[in-house]
Formats: sequence, structure tokens, C-alpha cells
Amino acid sequence: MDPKDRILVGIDTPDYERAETLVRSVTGRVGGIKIGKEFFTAQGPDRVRQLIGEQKLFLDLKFHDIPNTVAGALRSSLRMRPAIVNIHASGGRAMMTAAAQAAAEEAAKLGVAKPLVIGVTVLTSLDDADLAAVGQRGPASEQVERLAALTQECGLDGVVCSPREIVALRKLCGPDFKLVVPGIRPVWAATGDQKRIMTPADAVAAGADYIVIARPIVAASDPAAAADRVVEELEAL
Ligand SMILES: O=C(O)c1cc(=O)[nH]c(=O)n1[C@@H]1O[C@H](COP(=O)(O)O)[C@@H](O)[C@H]1O
Repeated sequence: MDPKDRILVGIDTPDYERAETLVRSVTGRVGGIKIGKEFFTAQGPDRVRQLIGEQKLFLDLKFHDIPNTVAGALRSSLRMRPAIVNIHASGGRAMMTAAAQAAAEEAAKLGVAKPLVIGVTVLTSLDDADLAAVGQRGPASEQVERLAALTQECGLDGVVCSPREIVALRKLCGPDFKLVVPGIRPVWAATGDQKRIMTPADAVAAGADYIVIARPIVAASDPAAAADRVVEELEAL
């Protein structure tokens, strides 16, 4: 894969004009656009479609609910023509299985390619102490491996994980299981609320299929230059 195609830029803003400016500034420089709850909740599905145009869309709505509701949400989300969608792996076996089935059925019904359905393991903003505080004993890495194995068993295409877990998951889940990796921080960017982080080049060298980057690019004074800087880092590998 061309190194730039591994980069998905998170357009985390509620504002349409701002989002449009950002998308325009990174178009052709990166592999795709991630739209999450901030933009979707403010603007809705039609504006997502309008914003994205021909770009590759990672629709990051992280569904987590009872199986019937998540299956319905998955079906509805396909109208936005995402290439990648995600759900919380901690929603469990029945929820993930229903989601995978709903995505396949709805894609066939609409005559479109089935999006990659990806399970979010442990959010990159959580560390071992955060997990302990919600009753999750054992290191984050173990919970990530447990959820990745379950995700694969349920027939999903891959997981969202932190860069710190890439090597272990590649070994556990094999070469074809997609690893979509946020928590990416170039050395020149602020960490913010992320905890389990790595640089773009280190994450790709470790085996990430896609790296998800928002603030280091979209909050930069020159987003296009920031995107180019990340691409250069990957090309130097
Ligand atoms: O599913 C995601 O994309 C996601 C999962 C996760 O564990 N951590 C995480 O940061 N994300 C998303 O990835 C993006 C990272 O943004 P920055 O920290 O600004 O680069 C945000 O839009 C998050 O919602």
C-alpha cells in the first residue's frame, strides 16, 4: 500500500465549513477521512455524504447497544457509503455477530461493497489504572487481546487498537486481520488526552494497516503541511 493511503484523518469538528476546509486541504495527501460523533451529531448523514464526496470514509460512530439496535444502526449507516465502520467489541459476541451480518446483508441489498466492520477494543485514552477504576482487572493489553480474539471469532474484519498492541495482535490474529490504530502522535505534536501512543512511523513499522490522526493534523496551523510531514515520515521507513 502507498504509505499515504494508510493515513485516515479525523475531522473532529461540529462545523460544516471548517470540516470542508480541512477535507479540501488533505484531499490527495492522505488515504481517507474519519468522521466521528462530533461532526455526525451536529450535521447528520446527508452532510457526511456531501462532505466526503469521493473520499474514502471511515465512519467512526462506535456503536454499543443491544444486538438488534446495533444491527439496525449498521444498516442505516450504510447509506453514508462508509468503507470502514466500527462498533465496541465490549458489546459482546451476539452484538458483534449481528453487526457483521447486518452489514453484509445491507451491502448486498444496496449493491455496494461491504464496509470493513471493526471492533474497538480498549480506547487509547485509557490506561491500566482507568480500567481498574471501572472494575476491569489485569493490564489493558490483556483485555485488548481478549477482545480482538472475540472480534475475529465473530467474523469482523479487524479491530481498533492502540499502537502498543499492534505487534501482539498481528501475531494473535494473523496478517489479514485489519489493525486500525489511533493514539498516533508525531514527535512534534502534543499528547492531549491520549495515553497509549506511538509515532506514525513506529506504528506502521509495527504493522498497523491504517493510522488514525486528528489533532496533530487538523489543529495544526497548516493541516496540509502537517499531513505531508506525516507522509514523509512514513516514506522514510
Ligand atoms: O475509533 C477510533 O477512531 C478511536 C478509538 C480509540 O481508541 N481512540 C481514539 O482516539 N479514536 C479516535 O481517533 C481520533 C484520534 O484523535 P487525535 O487524538 O486528535 O489524533 C479521535 O477522533 C478518536 O475518536
